[in-house]
Amino acid sequence: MTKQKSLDSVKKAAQEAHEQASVLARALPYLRRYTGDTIVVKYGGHAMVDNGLSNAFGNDIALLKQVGINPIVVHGGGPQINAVLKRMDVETTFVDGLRVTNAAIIDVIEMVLAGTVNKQVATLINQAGALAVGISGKDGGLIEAQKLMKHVWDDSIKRERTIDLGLVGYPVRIDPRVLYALSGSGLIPVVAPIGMDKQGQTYNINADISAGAIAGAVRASRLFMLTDVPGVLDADGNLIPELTEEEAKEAIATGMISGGMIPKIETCLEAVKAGAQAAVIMDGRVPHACLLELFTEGGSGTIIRPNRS
Ligand SMILES: Nc1ncnc2c1ncn2[C@@H]1O[C@H](COP(=O)(O)OP(=O)(O)O)[C@@H](O)[C@H]1O
Ligand SMILES: CC(=O)N[C@@H](CCC(=O)OP(=O)(O)O)C(=O)O
Repeated sequence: MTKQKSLDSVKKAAQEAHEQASVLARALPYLRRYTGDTIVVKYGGHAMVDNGLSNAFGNDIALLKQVGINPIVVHGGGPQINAVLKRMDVETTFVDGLRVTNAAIIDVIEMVLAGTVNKQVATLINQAGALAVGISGKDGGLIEAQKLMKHVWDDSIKRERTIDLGLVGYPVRIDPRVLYALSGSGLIPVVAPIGMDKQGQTYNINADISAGAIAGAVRASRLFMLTDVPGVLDADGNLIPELTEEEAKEAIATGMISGGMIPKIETCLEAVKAGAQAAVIMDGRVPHACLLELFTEGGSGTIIRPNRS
């Protein structure tokens, strides 16, 4: 390594340490509010690959554990599955954001999510000095799933049609004991969104839906959805800092909220109904988004609560 190169890397490390220290200094007054709480963080496949911020993500999760909060990470991996299927020359299709999953590709999906991606995310956190353990929804009976039948509106016949998505499931029961066992032993659970039914059939489950069900079951104080927009935006593109259930439903009805944001918000509302205190949709492209949300007065993103406090 040349002298200049090593000086640059020292400067970079100093800059990173300075950033972390300044985030921490701002955080201190808020720490007590969340000590001992559980926070579920959904880390999407796009957030992992798009912005090169994965080290910051690992550092943030490790830091939360170090200050006495119990993070549970649920990750996606849609783009990573796409890349592997492409290399295998296998076409893949989606209906309303859900991947049609036939028996021929479920093994590949499980290998990518519960194998490669799960271990990558756990490694990011481990490299930041914490101890993460990668599991899938099959481990410890965490996610019991059932086959999902998708109902979509068909304009040509002017009525709803049921589409069979193959081995796509949804969580019918969460058994959080494995999460408590890990968290209680100082470890950080990292969950791949794969579930199983009572007969042992494996299902591919959308990561947002898995994170929402887990957040509700463990009565998380926050569910963080890291995505690629600053939060929920109004018709002029301004961030809406807070949404209640009623306001969210109205915004969906008027079309202000559309596309992938609809299932995300529906998942947040279900998590809040099931027992999570609040859900926050935030920008995973922003460094330290989770820390900013927890440890600053203004927070980041859009917070979704059952009622305005
Ligand atoms: N009102 C809105 N505010 C913000 N994003 C919205 C809104 N309505 C629709 N969207 C869309 O929702 C997308 C986020 O959903 P999605 O693409 O499924 O996220 P992810 O891949 O992170 O799960 C945004 O990129 C945006 O295109
Ligand atoms: C049923 C279904 O669509 N499952 C998703 C699971 C991964 C996921 O949700 O990943 P992201 O969060 O990165 O989109 C899939 O196969 O892509």
